[in-house]
Amino acid sequence: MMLDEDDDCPELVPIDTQPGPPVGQIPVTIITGYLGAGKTTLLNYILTEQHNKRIAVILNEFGEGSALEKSLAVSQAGELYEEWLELRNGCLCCSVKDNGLKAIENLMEKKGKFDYILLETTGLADPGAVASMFWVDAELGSDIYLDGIVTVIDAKYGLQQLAEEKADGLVNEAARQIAVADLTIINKTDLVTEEELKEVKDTVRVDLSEVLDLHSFDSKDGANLAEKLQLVKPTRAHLDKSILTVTFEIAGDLSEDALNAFIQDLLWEKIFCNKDGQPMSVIRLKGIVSFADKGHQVMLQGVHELYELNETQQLWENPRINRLVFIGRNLDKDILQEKFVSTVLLGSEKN
Ligand SMILES: Nc1nc2c(ncn2[C@@H]2O[C@H](COP(=O)(O)OP(=O)(O)OP(=O)(O)O)[C@@H](O)[C@H]2O)c(=O)[nH]1
Ligand SMILES: [Zn+2]
Repeated sequence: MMLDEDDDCPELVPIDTQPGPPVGQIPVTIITGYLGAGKTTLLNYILTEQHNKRIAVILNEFGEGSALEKSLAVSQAGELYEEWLELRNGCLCCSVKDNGLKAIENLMEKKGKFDYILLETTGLADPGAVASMFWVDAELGSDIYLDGIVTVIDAKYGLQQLAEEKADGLVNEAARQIAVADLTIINKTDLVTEEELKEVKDTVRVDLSEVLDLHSFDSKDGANLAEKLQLVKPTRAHLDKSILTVTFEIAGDLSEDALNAFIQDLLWEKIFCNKDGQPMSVIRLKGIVSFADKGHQVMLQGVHELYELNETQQLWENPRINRLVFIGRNLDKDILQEKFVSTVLLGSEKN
């Protein structure tokens, strides 16, 4: 992981102009970035480094993935997650304004105050909309203030995501996430050459300075933040509805070879089609899977055509239930699940 510190915004700073955080207020850091960029990895890193603070983590996962994401993150960070608050009500940008802050405040009433809140947005979120909620509420005397927006950029796929054309009226989420960032982190530098990395850096800088001209709003005081958010406020729909989430749960053990073949057919060969004959295209893949010869749960992680299977620390309890999440275009749950059950699942436990 590599910090790419923009010249004028070298670090996360409270938006308040007074030195130090506002007394009695709890900072929120929004962690954003496209699907699979490495947000949860960063979160786990922060939590692992951080030992004596009560940190609340809020996940806003796209679709039904949050339970899985939560278990993935917990298994990695162990005891460090003090509290969880899941906002399952669809898109955080749309739902948090009404119930998000209230939910946080209710949680604090019950559990006492947190020292810090980390909020991971979905890979398809417009963080500006999420951030503006905290800004608005600050005026209303909330306990919570926005400390900063951190955007994680995938060094390998970031450019591709930025270049993607969107249908009419849709914003490019990846560009918006970079535009509102106080700090951008270029991640997965191990997967690219120095040249490719330079291209990513240059593009990200261009995005900041030319496309949205955010340098005119560099000052960190609240008013300018408001202007900045105003500037990037979405005028129309902000979620790309062509991206679908499919999840399923299936009990039993899997064949490791067959699972690899299934994933490679899906991610590399792209041989699966939906009912309209359009090829399924997976951007993000996650799962917890069971192999007969392994007592521990195995985690599946995929981003575009890269994937990995890693044994976790988590021991299985019976029944072993495989959980899979697919995010992408032209996905069809019935077809994926049928294919999975008929080719990957072992023995008689098919359901
Ligand atoms: N090679 C490499 N892989 C990384 C790095 N950081 C994260 N990954 C991998 O990228 C995948 C996605 O990481 P996550 O942290 O789950 O990404 P995310 O942004 O939280 O994903 P979503 O919440 O699904 O959008 C995982 O397989 C990680 O192991 C890195 O620096 N290098
Ligand atoms: Zn995540």
